[in-house]
Amino acid sequence: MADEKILVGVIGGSGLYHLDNLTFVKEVYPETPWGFPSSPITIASLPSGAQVAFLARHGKHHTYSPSTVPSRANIASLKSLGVRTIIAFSAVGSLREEIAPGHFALPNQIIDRTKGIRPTTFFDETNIVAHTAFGDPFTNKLLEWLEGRIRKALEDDGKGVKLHTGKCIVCMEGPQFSTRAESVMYRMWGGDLINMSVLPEAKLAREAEIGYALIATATDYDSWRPHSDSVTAAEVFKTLKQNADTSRHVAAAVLEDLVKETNLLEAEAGSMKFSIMPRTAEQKASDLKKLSYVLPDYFS
Ligand SMILES: CSC[C@H]1O[C@H](OP(=O)(O)O)[C@H](O)[C@@H]1O
Ligand SMILES: Nc1ncnc2[nH]cnc12
Repeated sequence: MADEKILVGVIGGSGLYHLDNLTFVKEVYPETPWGFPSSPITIASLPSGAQVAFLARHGKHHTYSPSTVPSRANIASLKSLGVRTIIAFSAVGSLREEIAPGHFALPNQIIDRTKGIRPTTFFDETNIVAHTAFGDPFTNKLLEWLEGRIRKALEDDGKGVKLHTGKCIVCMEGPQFSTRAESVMYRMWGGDLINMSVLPEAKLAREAEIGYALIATATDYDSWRPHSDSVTAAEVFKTLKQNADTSRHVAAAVLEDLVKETNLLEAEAGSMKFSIMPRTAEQKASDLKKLSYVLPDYFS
């Protein structure tokens, strides 16, 4: 069907550039008011026939660094397809001994260590102001729902991959990895995991009223362990392929149930209602048109 709504989106991170265990339907490449997404979006169908959208965060050939990922276009393009909930995958460093490379985690908090060089809001360059609630940066209902499903999927996979929940992820700017001093400091701050990608993605999903959860896949111990080498890209690459295979298995296992959870998919609907400051007479038709792309219920 040409304009069937796709309710669930999957964002793949480093190492996860396709979901080829699902059936390919077509590719779409929507131009948004914030430009084109990182790559064409693959529409794939599940065994039930329901369709999902897959987007490679860094592009299919990994051509966008974490600081240059066009996150606004990525989130806006998924919203334009009808996406109400995003499951995002990310390769992360572990800041805790018990989270070993190869383990998976569902973080519920974020510490922002990006450097203010990434556009973080759809409201920039408009004269409309919004202050979005972000105390709980992931969709808690979705995290609760995912926990049992992912545990079961990992068990069925039989590789002994462990799932950690309730963790705090530090999002650093990169592209260089942290120093040993920074890595130790993040542990003192309460960080459990570290990546370069969860922001502004999670903020923009919230602004677009899209549910969002991150499935963090650990690749390394970052640089806090005194008697181990500090993290290198080569270390990360060692676990990337196995983590990507497990991620595809987990995605296929949870998506079939998720597409049927109509209430859960709407968990963030209406969340921006009280975030937008009362309008002035200065609102411009061009701003309204731009914002209607991601928030059609408030701007038209
Ligand atoms: C390849 S190591 C650093 C790189 O990997 C992670 O990417 P993603 O979150 O998209 O899986 C991390 O955030 C960095 O961008
Ligand atoms: N140690 C690390 N720091 C930041 N991002 C990462 N992605 C994977 N490992 C990482």
